[in-house]
Amino acid sequence: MEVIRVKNLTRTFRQAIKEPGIKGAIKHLFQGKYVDKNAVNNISFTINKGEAVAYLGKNGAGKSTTIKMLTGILRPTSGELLVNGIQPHKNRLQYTKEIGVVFGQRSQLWMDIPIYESFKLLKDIYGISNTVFQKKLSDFSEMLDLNDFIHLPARKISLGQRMKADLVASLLHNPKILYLDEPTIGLDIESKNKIRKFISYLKDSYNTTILLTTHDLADIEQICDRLILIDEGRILYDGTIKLAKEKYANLKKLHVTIEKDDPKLLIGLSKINSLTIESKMKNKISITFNQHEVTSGEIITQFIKYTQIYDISIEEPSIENILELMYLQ
Ligand SMILES: Nc1ncnc2c1ncn2[C@@H]1O[C@H](COP(=O)(O)OP(=O)(O)OP(=O)(O)O)[C@@H](O)[C@H]1O
Repeated sequence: MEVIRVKNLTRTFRQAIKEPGIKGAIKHLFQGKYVDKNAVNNISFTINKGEAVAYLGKNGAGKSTTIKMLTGILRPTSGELLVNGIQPHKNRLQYTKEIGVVFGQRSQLWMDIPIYESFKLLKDIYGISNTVFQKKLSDFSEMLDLNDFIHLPARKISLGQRMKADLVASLLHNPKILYLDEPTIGLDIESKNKIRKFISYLKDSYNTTILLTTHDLADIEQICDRLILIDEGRILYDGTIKLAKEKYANLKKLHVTIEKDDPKLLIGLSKINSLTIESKMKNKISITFNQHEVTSGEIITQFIKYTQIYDISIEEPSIENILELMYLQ
């Protein structure tokens, strides 16, 4: 079932063109020049209930602008935007009941009151019943170690705890859709893993629809099934991570430890199509090859003609490699 529909969505910002220095700033005051910049440029996609989608792009690609339009903070310049049948910027009161939002760089908690009191305020704002409120807290408590910090004010807790508290705050009213803008930014490995596990749990147990922006690519593999890649406001790729790997990740790496070095082996390997010897140190050889042109089996056969193999490992292309290739296309 479709929950988010974006069609030919565009958001333009008017940006000042200033010459450098104080002189330029003064000149701009009297004869200001402006240019229209399409931060989001005619994009279209749909997202179904329960999908977890990574919305990726370089700095300035247009991710936050899209999220701000989806959450109703920004009005689109043109195009259509419907979430659960609602136009976010037009029906904001009704819409906020449907969604949860976490901006990694900003908190929705009250800084000077205990986290628990912030939760209670949100309970009143959203009109959440006692039963639902208590159930949510007990559901999330263990996974997010809530008891460690729930009675402390937000300004006294760590960044990781703050992110956990913000996640809970965004979920108390049981939203069907969760927007996460860099939910693991600045966190240590342990906190990142806890947050990733928790988001996956929401997807699996509550069937929450998730749209996530991140620069930490490990978030994607652990949480998302699909990725949308944007660049300069336009969509470069929209599809599953699996398909992206099949389509873009042709190069695999093979690390082999052999019994003895044999010049004939290197000559044999160099004759294999698409194979490059990346490094060779004593009895360790690393090579890359195009998996559509040659199989790892064929390469291994070449090795065992000349020597014994002690150890072998195959490195799959990382999401980073894939994104780099997508930008080049
Ligand atoms: N309020 C604004 N006024 C003018 N230009 C803006 C405004 N907000 C964003 N932009 C411009 O729109 C473009 C897209 O910005 P956006 O913040 O959406 O990028 P992003 O993909 O979220 O980047 P990042 O990863 O750095 O957060 C940038 O060129 C930015 O300068």
